[in-house]
Amino acid sequence: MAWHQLQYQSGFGNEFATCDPRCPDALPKGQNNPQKCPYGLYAEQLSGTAFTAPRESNRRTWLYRIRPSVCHEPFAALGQCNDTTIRWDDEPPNPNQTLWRPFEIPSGAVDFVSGLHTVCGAGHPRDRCGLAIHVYCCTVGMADTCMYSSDGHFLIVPQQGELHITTELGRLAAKPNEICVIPQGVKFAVDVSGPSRGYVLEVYNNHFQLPNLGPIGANGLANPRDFLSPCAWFEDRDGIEFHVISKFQGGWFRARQQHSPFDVVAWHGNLTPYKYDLANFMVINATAFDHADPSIFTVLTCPSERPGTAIADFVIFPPRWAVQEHTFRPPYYHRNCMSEFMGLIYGAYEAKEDSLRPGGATLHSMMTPHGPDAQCFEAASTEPLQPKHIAAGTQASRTARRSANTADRRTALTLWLHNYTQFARTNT
Ligand SMILES: O=C(O)Cc1cc(O)ccc1O
Ligand SMILES: [Fe+2]
Repeated sequence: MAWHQLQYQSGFGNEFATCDPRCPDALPKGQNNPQKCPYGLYAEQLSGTAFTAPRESNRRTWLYRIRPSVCHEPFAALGQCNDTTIRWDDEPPNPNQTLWRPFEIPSGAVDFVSGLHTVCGAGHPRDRCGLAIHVYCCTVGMADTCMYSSDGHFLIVPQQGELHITTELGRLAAKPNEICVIPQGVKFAVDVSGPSRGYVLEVYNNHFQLPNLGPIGANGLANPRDFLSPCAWFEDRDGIEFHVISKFQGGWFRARQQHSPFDVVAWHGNLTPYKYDLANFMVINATAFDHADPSIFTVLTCPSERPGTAIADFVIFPPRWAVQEHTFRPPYYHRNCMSEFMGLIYGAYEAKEDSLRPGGATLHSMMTPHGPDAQCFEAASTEPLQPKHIAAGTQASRTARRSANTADRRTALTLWLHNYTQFARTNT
């Protein structure tokens, strides 16, 4: 089936059950480990939480596959196969505001793994605590190669180019303005059809969750049914040389095997990759006065043990109307105990119209003062306060010159708030 016709299963964290229609009834009935599985498949559990994690947070999936995952040659270190790191102490701390110009997409053949490049991060996968922010810049697909991260969950934000992602649990297409999450351990291969770029947030502690809604009520922000998981899909390819790449404690390792790992014919469970279209975000915001904190735009959060304090929040600045009266509407000047990393998908960001570019990034580390640039401050302090549509590319002073297009549901900006002392690579 063509990538644009893929079918998905809807719902965040649901218990799904799916079977490739080419092998009906491949999913065992009434039990997980029959003495003999249908079609002679192998049963394999993928655990995403401790066996004993509370029921409401327990995540696992049962895979029914042509060959068990253990059939591979030993892993060997790959050396420096890309520009990722977890050695945060290699650069001296820098409390300054940091801005990266758009990360350059190479002209030669570079795939998703070799095009990964760490921008900042903190903590260590060994402690199961911390995060890393990477950028990917790639031009070609991963031919007969897949990867998985033993370290954390990958939240992938395409900025340029649609990604065709084959996973053990099926296939997902993710274009700019969509995001996808690949859980720790799930093997995946990324195919692209041209120069492609985006951001990756890798979290070591915990699964991503939907934020609690409190007084907002039972609906709003990112609605659970808009999260889409793949349907089972397999290929039966044997006698080939396939490479499985593992990111393990920040290092990269490779094992050969003679078959495709995308041989899962059926699966059931609640540990799955998923995607989400940011255009579906139901925006809640201030409608009388004052500027609401940007946490109101949280799509997903990775909670820490401390109530209300995330390891990382994934936040967007969605298209919306600004209607507040007697209010300075752009972001206020502030200092924050959380660090703020931003990527720009489309258009411009009102607080930094002339410096932050799509495919670039900013980092405002904990307690580093920041806020709107002088031009934004001047305009927003004096402009008549009409209702104004804020969309990617129609912001701030540009609004007057462009007509507001409310049908444009592209999200300009992503913000990752994280509760860490972090390191930023300014030499990249
Ligand atoms: O710094 C930024 O641009 C992000 C941000 C936006 C906002 O509306 C309020 C606080 C904040 O940190
Ligand atoms: Fe900020």
